[in-house]
Amino acid sequence: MILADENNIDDNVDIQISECLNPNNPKSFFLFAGAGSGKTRSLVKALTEFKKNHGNNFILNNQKIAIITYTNAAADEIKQRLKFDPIFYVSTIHSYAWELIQLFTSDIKSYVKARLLKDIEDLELAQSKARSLQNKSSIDRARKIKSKTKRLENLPNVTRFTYNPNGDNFKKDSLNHSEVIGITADFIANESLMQDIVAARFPIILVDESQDTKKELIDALFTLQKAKKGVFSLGLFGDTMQRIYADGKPNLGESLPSDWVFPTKKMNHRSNKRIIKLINDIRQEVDDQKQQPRKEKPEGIVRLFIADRASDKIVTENIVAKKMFTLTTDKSWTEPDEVKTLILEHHMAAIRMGFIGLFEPLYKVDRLKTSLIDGSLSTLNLFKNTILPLIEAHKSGDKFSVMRIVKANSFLFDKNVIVNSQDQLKHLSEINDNVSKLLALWADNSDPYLKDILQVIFETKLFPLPNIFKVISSRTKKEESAFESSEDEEELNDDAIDAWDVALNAKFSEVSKYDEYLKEESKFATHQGVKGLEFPRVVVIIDDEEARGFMFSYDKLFGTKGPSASDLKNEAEGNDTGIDRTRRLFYVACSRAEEGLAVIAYTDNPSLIKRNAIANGWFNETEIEVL
Ligand SMILES: Nc1ncnc2c1ncn2[C@@H]1O[C@H](COP(=O)(O)OP(=O)(O)OP(=O)(O)O)[C@@H](O)[C@H]1O
Repeated sequence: MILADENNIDDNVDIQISECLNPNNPKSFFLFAGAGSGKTRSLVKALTEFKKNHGNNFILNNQKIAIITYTNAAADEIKQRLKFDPIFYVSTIHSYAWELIQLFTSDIKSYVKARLLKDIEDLELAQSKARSLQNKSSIDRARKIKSKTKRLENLPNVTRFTYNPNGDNFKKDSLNHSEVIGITADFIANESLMQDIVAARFPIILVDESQDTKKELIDALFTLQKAKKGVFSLGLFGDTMQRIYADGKPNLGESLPSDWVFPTKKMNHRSNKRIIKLINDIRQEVDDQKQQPRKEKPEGIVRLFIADRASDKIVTENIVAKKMFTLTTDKSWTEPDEVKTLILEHHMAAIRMGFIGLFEPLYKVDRLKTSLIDGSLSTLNLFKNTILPLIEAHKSGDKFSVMRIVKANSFLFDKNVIVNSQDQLKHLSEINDNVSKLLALWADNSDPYLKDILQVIFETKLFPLPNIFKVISSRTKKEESAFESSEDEEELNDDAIDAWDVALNAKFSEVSKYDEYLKEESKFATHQGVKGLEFPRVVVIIDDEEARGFMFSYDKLFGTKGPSASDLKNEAEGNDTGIDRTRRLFYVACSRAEEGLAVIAYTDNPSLIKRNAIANGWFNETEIEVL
């Protein structure tokens, strides 16, 4: 029989938090606890309790509790768990920051103006010292000076700033992400009026994943808390061991005032016993937090598979799935939808899922990255949001939907175009011919190239083309000048044209695979992207070479590569090193597993990885297999 209290030793934490959230005697708190300890659950529980006790007063006073999450997905999850109650304002940090500042146009203007003047001054100083004005950095600098000056000149014309927290902000009157965070932090930290407004509207602010929340904003919230102690409470949830982004505040929680409450948790409710032992062992170099499993949890399984760097990844990963099935007798290990495979970088999923031809060239362009990853890249929308559903409808023989999609997206169906056409019947029959021409590209199960699809659309004018595609399709001077006068900065970027020139050589099937990846229907996710989530079966892929990143190095963590000079310098100065960062990322990735975990390490030195994994105490010999 399971003793109820063995699993519930942390329940007092929920009571402590509820006591802090008392509007008559607000206290601030810092709940830092390991993976799977139920922080999110405690957050929801405390808020539900709050609603019961103080909800009506909050409604009467038009006040809300702000809950800041790291991702939109986490915000949606918490909103749902709080039953969409309007006294809770649940959002990401960017949306919340924008909510606070968006009406302060003239203050934002002054801030942006001061920043632009300073940036231009710095750039001009650097330019005056440049040895040549013809090298790449000088040319880039000149371009930056020009664009910042243009923005400065345009500032007086801005009547209201715009900002999209979930995308790229290219318009003349837009603010970018770091500006919105910087402005909000500055206003909260330095403007007493802003402090009054925030504390009156949101007497409680709770921050989930606070170890990764932008440090300037966390610092501003600390200032606010100090200034408004008697009427405001700040609650931080998080885990220092799960800090994986560079902009989080290091050593968060150290030297906080003594009137803060510091609840702690010992349990891990998520994972089976062996997985908890592994994450405790990974953690032990950093702090002495050791979690304990729930009593009823089975042992579970962890395995380290070591494969040669040059081996075929897809074949290797299939072999591992079969081996895990044999070891556990759990058939789900061989079913793609039942296993979450964690890769380091999105392109590793693109390779495995077969959309690298489309993805890679676009991902190389810095300013396209965010929108490519979140699916909002406007140029790609033509293929993803119009052609993809069109072809899916066509393939399933749904003629009605085909015409509906064409009607909804084509200018040719515009009322004025039809009314103004000399012969309306002829016009409609031409549209039909054009649609047939497009669909013919998929005849006999063909998989056309994106550039061929584009060409048909360009010739038939079936769908409006983003300027960048007009340029590529026509390549005439006339079109290029139309393009140059475009206001859309994404499209003003030459790099983007070059990238699309390459990406258009991909086949259309890549668009549907990319779409599948975006919809999270895929079995892949990144080590970073799964923060806060959990899955029964997890495969963690480790391959620095394929990841091509510089922030993390599993080779260093596993000791097959020595620390760099800057690692040694950082270590000597007590700063974060690449190894520290990677250890934390490894902790996040491994701690997502509930029942079983397979780590696959691709390496040039299998025996050294094996030796070090045993020496670290992470895996024992019987849990490691060199493939
Ligand atoms: N007191 C509890 N009793 C039973 N199950 C719990 C309890 N607390 C949490 N859980 C379960 O444990 C899992 C992990 O909880 P939760 O996601 O809240 O942890 P977390 O601390 O936010 O994790 P992480 O830091 O890894 O994101 C969830 O499935 C949750 O339902």
